[in-house]
Amino acid sequence: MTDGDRGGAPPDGLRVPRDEGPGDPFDDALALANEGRGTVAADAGAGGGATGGRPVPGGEHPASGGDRPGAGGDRVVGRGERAEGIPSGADASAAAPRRGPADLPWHTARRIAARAVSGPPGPTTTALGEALGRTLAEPLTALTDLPSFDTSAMDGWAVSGPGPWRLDRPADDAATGAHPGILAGHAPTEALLDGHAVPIATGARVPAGATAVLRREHGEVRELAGGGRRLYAPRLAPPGQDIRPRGQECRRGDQLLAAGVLVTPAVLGLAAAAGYDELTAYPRPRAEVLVLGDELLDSGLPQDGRIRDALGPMLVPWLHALGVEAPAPRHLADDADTLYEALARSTADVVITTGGTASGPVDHVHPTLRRLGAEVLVDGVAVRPGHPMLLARLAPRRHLVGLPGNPLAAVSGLCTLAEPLLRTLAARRPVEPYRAPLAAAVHGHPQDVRLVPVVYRDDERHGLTAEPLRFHGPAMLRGIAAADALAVVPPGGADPGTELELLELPWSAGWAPGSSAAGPAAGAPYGFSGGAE
Ligand SMILES: Nc1nc2c(c(=O)[nH]1)N[C@H]1C(S)=C(S)[C@@H](COP(=O)(O)OP(=O)(O)OC[C@H]3O[C@@H](n4cnc5c(N)ncnc54)[C@H](O)[C@@H]3O)O[C@H]1N2
Ligand code: MOO
Repeated sequence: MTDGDRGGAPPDGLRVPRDEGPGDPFDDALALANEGRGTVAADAGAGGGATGGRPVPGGEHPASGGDRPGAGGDRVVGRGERAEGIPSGADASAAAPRRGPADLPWHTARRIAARAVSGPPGPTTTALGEALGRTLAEPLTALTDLPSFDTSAMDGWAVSGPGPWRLDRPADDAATGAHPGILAGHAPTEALLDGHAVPIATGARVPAGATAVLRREHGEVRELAGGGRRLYAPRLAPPGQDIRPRGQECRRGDQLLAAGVLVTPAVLGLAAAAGYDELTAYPRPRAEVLVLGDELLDSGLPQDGRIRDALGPMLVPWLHALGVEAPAPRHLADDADTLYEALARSTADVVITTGGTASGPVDHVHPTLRRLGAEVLVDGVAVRPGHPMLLARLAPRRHLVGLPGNPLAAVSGLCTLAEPLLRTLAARRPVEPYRAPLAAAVHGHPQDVRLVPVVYRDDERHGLTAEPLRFHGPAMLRGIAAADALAVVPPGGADPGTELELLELPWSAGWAPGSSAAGPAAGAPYGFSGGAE
């Protein structure tokens, strides 16, 4: 199935229940996405666009069956969009405010985002250091035995047979006058004779004939009257003691890690140890952040009704933490043509816009998507904050995630739509939902999921719990900045002790930082130097 296939409109007349059944296929989810509020572009244009196929302020939405042309593959547009030809902003007063019940269920929206692309682009082979944060496209197979030779695990003496031992001096030490013995990195030495010992360092090759390594602190060297030295041990040195035999960890050709594993710092270390100079992995997705809003300042204190841009400084490093390449954010004026140009020219896999998703006079995202002929996959999600978030396909493998301007609403959109899409693009496995009981009650929205910042607490009486934080309003970042995770609070709220799904934040979850290749300096927004909130 191609990406284009996946994005087509649902078969005509398909109706799916709102709750999530097991195995709910993508098409069903997409049908749900468009049920009752999507209409095709041509239809919207002909019908005036103001109300066709989208919810109206009173809460009802027009019946979806009658006004929808039947052919599958029609481009679906979301509610609140204007028909082609109507200037952006011209019908702002008639634009429908966002309403909860028509929004997609939160889990469904995440699934649509995850499946908006069929998979990652083809893998590439890069130098080891460039692979951090990428996903292995091939199994990591040992290119050598590990260890690749019998290795001393301790500083001391390699001994042969039961003691006491006559102490040898390795041939290559003779010239130096020092007696360090066999050091790590040395070429093989001559075989050790039965009843002999030779000094050896941790990591050095154990000579042929050695039966054990005796730790330095366990042996005593005595000078013999007739010259020479003898090594005594108060205890036995059983065969194999403190020798790491060749191939103990793996044999050449053993599979060390499966394809699909995230390249973490530890994976880089293992790959290097196993002989790799390069790794074949899926490329990092490339994102571009467009910050919309004439009211935004990129430095200094808020003044004259203008406020600091909180999203540019937050989103780019957040994307880096998700293993995504993203240059410094671009700040665009509230102008429809500017946004159109930026979207039309962008070559990023995912363009992330902030602001302009609602129905205000300068909210240009929806009209611009229509102008571009984009296919809207998600247009509003039943989640608070952030419900006006959207996902659109600009081209078969290029998408736009529209984040609402309120900063915590933007975080919600990032976690709900951008993260699953980027995860698929990066070939990262979905994370198993993590759950913990709530330490305190959380109020719920009547219909929508709420995402509430929480910190983990661990005490003897309650074990690990998630404690909800204050300052979780849509415009506030004070809670999320202190949080370990976002709790997924079901409609109606949750009592203390209720186990809730938790979305871990990329710096507290298993995401590897992905910024090294992108260059943190390049992504440093505006030379950002401190928090304004
Ligand atoms: N008539 C209605 N109005 C609004 C509705 C609605 O249902 N009906 N929904 C509200 C909700 S919920 C949200 S969220 C916002 C979404 O608005 P936009 O995505 O269009 O964003 P803006 O209007 O541009 O900005 C909203 C708010 O956020 C501030 N903002 C924007 N960008 C930034 C930034 N980079 N850093 C900090 N703050 C930012 C902006 O100044 C506004 O205060 O719509 C509601 N309206
Ligand atoms: O999405 Mo809005 O208020 O829920 O921030």
